[in-house]
Amino acid sequence: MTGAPPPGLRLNGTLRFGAQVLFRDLSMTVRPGEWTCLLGDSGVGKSTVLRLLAGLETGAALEGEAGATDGAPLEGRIAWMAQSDLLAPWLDLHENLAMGARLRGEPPDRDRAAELLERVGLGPHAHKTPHMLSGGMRQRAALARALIEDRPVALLDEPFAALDLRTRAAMQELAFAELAGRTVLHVTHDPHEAARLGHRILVLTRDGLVEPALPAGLPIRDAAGPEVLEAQARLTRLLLGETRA
Ligand SMILES: Nc1ncnc2c1ncn2[C@@H]1O[C@H](COP(=O)(O)OP(=O)(O)OP(=O)(O)O)[C@@H](O)[C@H]1O
Repeated sequence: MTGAPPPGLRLNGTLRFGAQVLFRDLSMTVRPGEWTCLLGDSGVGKSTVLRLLAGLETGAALEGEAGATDGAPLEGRIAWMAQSDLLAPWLDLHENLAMGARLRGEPPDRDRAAELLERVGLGPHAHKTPHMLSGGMRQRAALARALIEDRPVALLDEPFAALDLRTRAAMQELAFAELAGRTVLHVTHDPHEAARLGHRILVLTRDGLVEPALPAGLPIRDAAGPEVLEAQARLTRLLLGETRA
């Protein structure tokens, strides 16, 4: 990453879909250069938060503000990975990774695309189109496409959800290394993943944000270590509504 330090993120306010209030007086900050995991029940509004921060259409009305803490627009500073892979079905993986540069009128970095496809385990599949791949392979291609953008902010919506346990651990390690020093907001349903990756863990509830205690040690933490497994258990109880943060 070159240039200015990554910005933090903030989202303050009340969000409505028509007459329905999705959240009221939410106050959320994401610290610059950290990996923040966002957990919460399905439908509570996690993807909407990411879309608001990315400046994407949500169909909702925000009475408040969403953006970077340095006050500058986030446009052009975000790598975005949606829940669905959003790969272009008519392009092979290599061309899918080149697409961002092409849309900006820049020459694609073919060596970097090849390197990233190799690192996500798709080197031998670089010239296949998405329909020839499994869901987990497409998700890894989407991760490579987010990483090639080389942006100071990454918004990741369940980026590892389709992966088996071993591949998931490896992709967590790859993404954590590639995005080191950047501002990452990562939506996940997996308490183990949050315990492993988070410099900070936030839980979005109908009543606002909860910030549970972190496991000991700095991320990325040992996937099978006691700190992660204990934090996974605590977070699981919290998400089941059995405890408070
Ligand atoms: N355009 C829209 N119009 C009305 N309601 C919407 C719209 N988009 C989303 N919602 C509602 O807003 C709520 C939050 O949706 P969102 O996708 O942000 O949830 P989520 O926490 O990311 O869920 P999941 O974990 O299932 O992905 C849901 O109840 C959804 O039905």
